[in-house]
Amino acid sequence: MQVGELGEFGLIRELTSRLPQTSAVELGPGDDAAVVAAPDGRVVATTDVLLEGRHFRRDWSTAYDVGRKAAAQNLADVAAMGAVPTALLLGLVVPTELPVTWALELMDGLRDECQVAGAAVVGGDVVRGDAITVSITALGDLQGRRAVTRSGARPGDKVAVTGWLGWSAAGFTVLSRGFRSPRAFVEAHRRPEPPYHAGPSASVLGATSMIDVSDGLVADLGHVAEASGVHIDLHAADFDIPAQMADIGQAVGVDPLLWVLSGGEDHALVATFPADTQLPSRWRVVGEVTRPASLTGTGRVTVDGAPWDRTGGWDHFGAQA
Ligand SMILES: Nc1ncnc2c1ncn2[C@@H]1O[C@H](COP(=O)(O)OP(=O)(O)O)[C@@H](O)[C@H]1O
Ligand SMILES: Cc1ncc(C[n+]2csc(CCOP(=O)(O)OP(=O)(O)O)c2C)c(N)n1
Ligand SMILES: [Mg+2]
Ligand SMILES: [Mg+2]
Ligand SMILES: [Mg+2]
Repeated sequence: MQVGELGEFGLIRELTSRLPQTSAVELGPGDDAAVVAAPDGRVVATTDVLLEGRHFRRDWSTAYDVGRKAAAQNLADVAAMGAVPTALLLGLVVPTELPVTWALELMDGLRDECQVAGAAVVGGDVVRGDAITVSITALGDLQGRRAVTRSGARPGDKVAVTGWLGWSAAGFTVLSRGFRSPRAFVEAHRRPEPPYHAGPSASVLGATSMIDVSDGLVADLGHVAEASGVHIDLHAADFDIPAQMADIGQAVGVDPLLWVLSGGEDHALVATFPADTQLPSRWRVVGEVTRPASLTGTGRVTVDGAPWDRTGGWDHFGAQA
């Protein structure tokens, strides 16, 4: 059956019937708005849009994968503020001939990724349109802590990452060249696994700044450097290139360091911490905040002291997009 045959309200009924009742949400889908608890009186709010052809392809990813990824991308932004994700809303644009099963599996993916992060789908909207568009809004709870922003990095801080780096980009390269394996990379591209719990825990550890890696590590740290008014230097040798990644890099003629430093969509978390912070082993120190940016220039990121000029990460209006 196609979504057009089911109709707007039939589709909404089917979509929402897939969601569990959760006690964390006072009022879920079905009314003019949901009611979500905000115990400390503040709400972290973020939104990201995924468009068919630009963020995902139906011949590369199942609807379930797209749901997992759409949720992950947004929930990672909540975690990157040091907050615990609480709720997610889905704005869904679909063509009338879309099979109903595609929409339902998308919802299953959203629901399951929310469950991983401790959040719930609490509402959304359905609109008919030409290209599938998945517009997500995610909310989170700072649990009384301050938000960890992009602007708090200070000279002398160490830079540390947790989560996968370069796996999604390697998968994207493989898929772009018409292959479906190695599985580990293709799966990483289809379904990123952001380290949600590390976000709030970085905040507790005293992180001075944090961001999730959506566009590429150097590009995203560039936002931190700019917002904080600092220079950041990364040490290439501190990035562990797994043998499997080195092998596939060799096979497709790409230096895997490019995937690690410029590849986005793994949604790893990168944070800065005061130099004397004792970090749990899940955090890998990969560089440091070297000095304040000059008063006139903007912040910048170097690798082993040199500018990283080998493709700059994902830009929706850049040459690669
Ligand atoms: N169309 C927009 N209107 C208002 N704010 C926007 C818009 N697009 C992006 N922003 C804001 O700019 C900042 C950077 O956006 P973006 O690069 O998409 O962040 P992220 O990679 O974390 O999703 C975010 O705070 C976002 O809310
Ligand atoms: C079909 C397809 N083409 C290209 C890409 C690569 N790609 C698309 S968006 C993106 C960056 C992350 O998405 P964005 O919308 O910039 O999210 P944000 O940075 O706002 O979190 C990348 C690497 C992809 N995932 N799928
Ligand atoms: Mg965004
Ligand atoms: Mg982000
Ligand atoms: Mg981006």
